[in-house]
Amino acid sequence: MGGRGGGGGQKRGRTQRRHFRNHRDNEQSIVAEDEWDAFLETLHKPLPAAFRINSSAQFFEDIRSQLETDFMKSLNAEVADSGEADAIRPLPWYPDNLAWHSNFSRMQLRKNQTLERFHEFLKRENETGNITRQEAVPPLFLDVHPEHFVLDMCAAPGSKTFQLLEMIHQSTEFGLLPAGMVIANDLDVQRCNLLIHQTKRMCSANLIVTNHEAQHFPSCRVKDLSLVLEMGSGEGMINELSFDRVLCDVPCSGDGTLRKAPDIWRKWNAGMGNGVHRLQVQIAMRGLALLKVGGRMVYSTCSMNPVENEAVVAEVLRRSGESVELLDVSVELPQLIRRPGIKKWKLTVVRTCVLSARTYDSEIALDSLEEVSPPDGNQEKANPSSLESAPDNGINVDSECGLEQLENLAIPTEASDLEVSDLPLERCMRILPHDQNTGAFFIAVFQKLSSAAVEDTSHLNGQSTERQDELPNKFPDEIIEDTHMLEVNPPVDDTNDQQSICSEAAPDSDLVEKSLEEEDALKLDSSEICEENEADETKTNGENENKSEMSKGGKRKLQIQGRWRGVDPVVCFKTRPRSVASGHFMVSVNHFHLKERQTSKEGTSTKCGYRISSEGLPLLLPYITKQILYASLADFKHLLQYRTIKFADFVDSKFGEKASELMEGCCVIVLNHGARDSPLPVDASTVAIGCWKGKTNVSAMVSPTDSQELLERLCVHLVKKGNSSAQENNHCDSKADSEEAVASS
Ligand SMILES: C[S@@+](CC[C@H](N)C(=O)[O-])C[C@H]1O[C@@H](n2cnc3c(N)ncnc32)[C@H](O)[C@@H]1O
Repeated sequence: MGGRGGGGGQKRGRTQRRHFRNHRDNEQSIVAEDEWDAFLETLHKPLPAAFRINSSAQFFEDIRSQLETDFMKSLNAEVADSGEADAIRPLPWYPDNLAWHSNFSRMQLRKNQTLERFHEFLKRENETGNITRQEAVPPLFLDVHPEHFVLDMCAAPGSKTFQLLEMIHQSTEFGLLPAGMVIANDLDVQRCNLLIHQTKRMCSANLIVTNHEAQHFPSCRVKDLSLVLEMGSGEGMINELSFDRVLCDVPCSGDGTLRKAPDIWRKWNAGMGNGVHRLQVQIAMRGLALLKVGGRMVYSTCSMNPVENEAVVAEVLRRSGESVELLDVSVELPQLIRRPGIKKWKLTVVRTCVLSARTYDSEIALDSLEEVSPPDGNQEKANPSSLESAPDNGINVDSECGLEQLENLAIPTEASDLEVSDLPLERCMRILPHDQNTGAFFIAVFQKLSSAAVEDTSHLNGQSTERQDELPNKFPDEIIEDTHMLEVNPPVDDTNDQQSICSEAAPDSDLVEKSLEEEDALKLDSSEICEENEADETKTNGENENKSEMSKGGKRKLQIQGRWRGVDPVVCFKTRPRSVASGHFMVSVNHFHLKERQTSKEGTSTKCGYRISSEGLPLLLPYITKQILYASLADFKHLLQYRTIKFADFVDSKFGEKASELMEGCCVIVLNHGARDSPLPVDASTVAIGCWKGKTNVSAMVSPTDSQELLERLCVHLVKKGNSSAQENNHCDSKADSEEAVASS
C-alpha cells in the first residue's frame, strides 16, 4: 500500500528512509529502534476513515443509535469472514460514543458495493452537518464551555472550528444563543471561504471568521455588557477582549498526515520544520498574549518533528517565564494512547540547493539525491494539489517554486548539536500512528498564570523586522531560507494594509470612536454579508479550479491574504438575545455567520418578502407567531417528498384551506405528531421547515438532500420511539418513494 511499483518505488523507499532518518535516531527517541518497522508499516497504510457525530444536531442521539445498533451489526457481519477487526467501532477515548473509527478506507467505501448504504449514510449526514468526517483531539484538551470566547488562530479548513462550535452550543436552551463565541482566523482567504463553507453546516450565529496573520492578530475591544446592566448606564466600558481559550493549530511540515496524503512522502524534508519553527513560536506567543489569565491554550501540529513541537514549546516557555505553565493533562482522556514529549533532539542542518529542474539529472549525482525525487520524474511527478486534497498542515509544499521553474531542495547533511531541555516537556503529548491506528500529531496545553512576562510579538512585522538576536541560535542562515521557500508571510503591501488595521495592539481611541459612530450608519444586515459570501463561495469553487489550472502551469501563488470583501474594516454588530457578542470588533471580519433570512427573488412583489433559511429557523422559531401552520405527519411527509403541493391536494383538507389563507410568501410548517389542531410548544424536538406560500400551492424551501435526510431521520426516530401507528408506518414504508421523488427533483 502507499507505494507505486517499478524502479521509482524502490527509489522512493530509499527516499522515505532517508527523510525519516531523524525520526529513527535513537537519541531523538521519536520511535525506538525496535518499533521502527511497525511505525513505518503503519505509516504506509491508508488512514482508516474516522467521523464524529455533531452533538448539537437535533437528531444526534438517533444517529448514534443507528450506528450502534444497525450499522455496527451489519458491517461487522460483512467483515466477519475476512478476519478483519471490527468494521466500525466508537473511538474509546472520545466522550459519549460520538467519534467513530471505520476500518474501511475512503477508497474502499467508495468502491465496495456492499458498503454502499453506509457510504451513502456518511455522505448525507456529512452534507447536512450531522457528522464530520474527521475526529480531532486538540479541541478536547481545551475544556471549552458555552460561555467561553474562543480564538482559533489558524482555523481553515475548519474541522476543529466545527468541534469548538459544538462545544459552545452544548446544552444551550432552545432558541437562545450561547453566551460564548468562536473567532476563527486564517491567513489564507481562500481557505477562509472553505472554512465558512464547512462551518455553515453547523448553523451557528456564534462564529466570526477573520483573515489575519495569526502572529499579528489584532487586539479587539468589546463593550462590557455586564457593567451596562449593573450600572444601568447606556454606555458600557470598552475593554480589550481577551480569550478564555485559544487554539494554535499551526502550519507545519505535516509528516503526521502521511497516511492521508501519501504525496507528502515525496515532498517532506526536515528543513521544512526548521523553516516554520519561528512562525510557530510567534503564533503561540501572540496566542498567549491574547489569552485571559487563567485561560487555556492548546498548541498542536500534525508533525512528528521536534523542531516544530517540543522546540517551539521550549522557546515559548523560555520567553514567557513564570507567567505560563505547561499543563500536565495525563488524567484527561485516559484512553487516548499518547507518548510523553521528548526532551532532546537534534537539529538537522539543511543545505539548500537551487537548481533548474531541466538540469536536475546532469547536475547532481543520483546517489547523493536519494532523498529527493526528481521534479520531472515520470511516476513521481507532482499532481496539482487542490484545497480539497491538500493536507491540512497549512503549507502547500509544492506551490511556491513551480516545477517548470526552480526547485528548492533541502538536503539533510548532518545533525548539529544535540539540544537538551530541562523543561517539563514530558507533559507534551505525541500521538503516533501505530499506537491506535491514527495519524500522527502533537499537542501541548498551556495555562496562563499571569500577564506579566508574556512577550507579545504582534508589533513585529514577520521575520523581516524580527531581531536576529531573538532567534534560537541553532538556526543558521541556510535554514532560514526555507521560510522564504514556504512563503508563509503575506506580500509586503498586504501586510502594510493589515498593519493599519492590526496596529491597534496599543489602544487607538480614534478607531474606537469611529466604530461607535459608524455603528448606526452601517446598519449591518447579516443577509447582505451572507449574500456576498455566497458569491465568494461560488467563486471559491471556480477559484479552486483556476488554482489547480494555475498550479499545472507552475505559476500559482500561495497564501494570499485577500483584500476585504466583507465589511471593511470596522464591524459593529448589535446585541442579540442573551448574546454577549455585541461588541465592536476591529478586525477584518470575513463572515457574520448565521444566515437567518434571505431576500427572495419574489420578495419585491410579496408582503412577506423574505424567506427563512434552514440555518436560521431553529433560532427564530420560538418567536414566530404568524405565517406558521401545523401539519400532520402525512402532509409534512408529502411536502418533503414532492416539494410543492397544491392547497387542494393536502391529505388534511383543513390544513390546505389554512395554507391558502396565509399571506403570500415565506411561511413555516411545523410537524404536528399528534395531529392536534392547536399550536405546539416549541422546543428542541420540534421539527419544522421553511416554506413558500404561492398563489395555488405551498413549496418546501429545503434542499433535496435535507428533505431526504429529514425523512430518514423521522423514520428512524419514530421506529425508535416504538410509534407504530398506521399513518407513521406508512411514512417509513414510503421512504423508497420519497428517495425517488427527491432524486427526480
Ligand atoms: C494545520 S492548518 C489548520 C487546520 C485547522 N485547524 C483544522 O482543523 O481544520 C494550518 C492553517 O494555518 C494557516 N496559516 C498559515 N500561516 C498562517 C499565519 N501566519 N496566520 C494564520 N494562519 C496561517 C494555513 O492557511 C492553514 O489553513
